[in-house]
Amino acid sequence: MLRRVRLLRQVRLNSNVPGRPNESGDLEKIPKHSNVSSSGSIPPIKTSISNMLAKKKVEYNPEDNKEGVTYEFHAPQSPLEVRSEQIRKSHQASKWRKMLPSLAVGGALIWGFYAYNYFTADKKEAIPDLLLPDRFLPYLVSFKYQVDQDHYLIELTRKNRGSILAPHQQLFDGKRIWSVEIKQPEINIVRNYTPLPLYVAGIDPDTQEPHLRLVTKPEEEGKFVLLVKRYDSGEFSRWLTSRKLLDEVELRGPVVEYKVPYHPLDKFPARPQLQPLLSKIQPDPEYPENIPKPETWAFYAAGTGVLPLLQMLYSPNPPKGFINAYVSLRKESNLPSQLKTLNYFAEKCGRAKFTYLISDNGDRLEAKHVSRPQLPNFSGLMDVKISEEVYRQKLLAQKRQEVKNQIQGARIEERPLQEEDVIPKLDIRLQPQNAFQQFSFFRKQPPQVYPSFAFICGPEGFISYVSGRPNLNNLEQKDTGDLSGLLKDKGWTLSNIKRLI
Ligand SMILES: Cc1cc2nc3c(=O)[nH]c(=O)nc-3n(C[C@H](O)[C@H](O)[C@H](O)COP(=O)(O)OP(=O)(O)OC[C@H]3O[C@@H](n4cnc5c(N)ncnc54)[C@H](O)[C@@H]3O)c2cc1C
Repeated sequence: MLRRVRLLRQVRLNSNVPGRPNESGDLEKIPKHSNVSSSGSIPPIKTSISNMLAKKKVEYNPEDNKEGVTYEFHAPQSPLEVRSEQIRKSHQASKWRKMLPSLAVGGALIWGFYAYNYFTADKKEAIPDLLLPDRFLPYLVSFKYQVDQDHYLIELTRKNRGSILAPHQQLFDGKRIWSVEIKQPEINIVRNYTPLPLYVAGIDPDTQEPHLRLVTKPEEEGKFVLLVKRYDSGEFSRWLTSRKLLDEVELRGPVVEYKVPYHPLDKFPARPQLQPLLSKIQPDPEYPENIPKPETWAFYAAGTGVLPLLQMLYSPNPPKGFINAYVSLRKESNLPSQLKTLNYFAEKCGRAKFTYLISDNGDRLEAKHVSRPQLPNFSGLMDVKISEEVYRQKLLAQKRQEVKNQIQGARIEERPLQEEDVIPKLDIRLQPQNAFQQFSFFRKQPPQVYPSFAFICGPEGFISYVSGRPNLNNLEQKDTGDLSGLLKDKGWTLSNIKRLI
């Protein structure tokens, strides 16, 4: 129908039939200056122009498509949709570019935080070492206990120990005697103190006395205990003993005072460390008989001078030999009872013998306490050879005795039954469960040998009385002071003593 009307109009336009201008709305839009002839007839309009004129000049909007016209292809988008699509695409494309400012701000903040920490943090706290010989490191007073009138137990803990602890660091080793230097920052002086491999595991609620435990595991390192004597006229000891809980002190070390010389037994398993319970101390390993025996030492100490000996005895890898210790104290109370208990354990395992000489009771170290020296069991390779030869001779003698017994066997069988024949023999597989059993039932007696080396440690007056005045006034810091006193009288020489000052 619509097509027919259009065709008709087209026919009329193409023929020169004058049409009525008001009949069609389109024709009304012909401009006034159009070429209208004076006769009033309208000149014919080209088809293309009339088509253009006939076209509705309204923008197409799919929303207006109420008739539900469908398209073979997607319907064209509305301008609004086109714009929002453009915006969406531009958003997608610049996602990372959009995040860039936030990332830059975040990065700058993190950098700022680390830079601030780096420049403001105490560099010493970042050092992962427990001790350094050439640099003071911070420690905290983690416990303080007054033992008697002028003695204090002070536990020191490496600052930030939890975060810096390196498990491979082992400060304590019975093969050396060492001390730490503590700094008094106000007057800039240092003093040496002898750390003990102990830490405070708890506190008695009634007496406030600490329960001391031995440092036996790597994770317990970074803590140790000092026993400090306070001198009324001593600037440093007064300062140190007046430190409060969590006060910071600066330490340097370890300062090695003495290193135990090599012994062939060093190649064999270490002697087990002491334990807080006697029954827990492991028995000594069995050392081969053809190796020179470990050394026996004498230790003459006064006051806190006993601490180097205790450090060695309580450490892992304690000396394998036997130590005869003479400890001069002003009062019984000068040495905390828990240290005496550990010393008792060492005695019960056959590692040491302690003789306490209390001056308030009238005791004093005398010539009768000092034995004469003997040659060391090991002083060089020749000793190993001699020891092997001695062992060979011993085995030979045992064999000879066995053969002799076999020859005389008949006569032995005839003898009446003895008591030891009736008592059943111990199962040879029966091994001691701890060092105490090993020493009490298998060895019984400490070695009845003279010491081959002597240590002297204490105040100057004491050292002079026992062994003469030390002299370290030389480049090598070698003690060249003449030997005198009790040791000289018993035949000791400078080569087999060590004065710890
Ligand atoms: C290697 C080493 C390890 C040491 N370990 C310890 C330790 O573990 N515990 C400890 O308390 N001390 C220890 N000392 C001693 C310590 O270093 C100080 O010398 C002591 O604390 C006194 O220092 P001060 O500044 O308080 O006294 P100072 O001002 O040096 O002396 C004050 C007065 O005390 C007297 N005096 C100083 N030292 C002694 C002494 N040892 N015996 C007797 N009288 C003395 C002096 O003659 C003086 O009259 C050790 C010393 C050395 C060298």
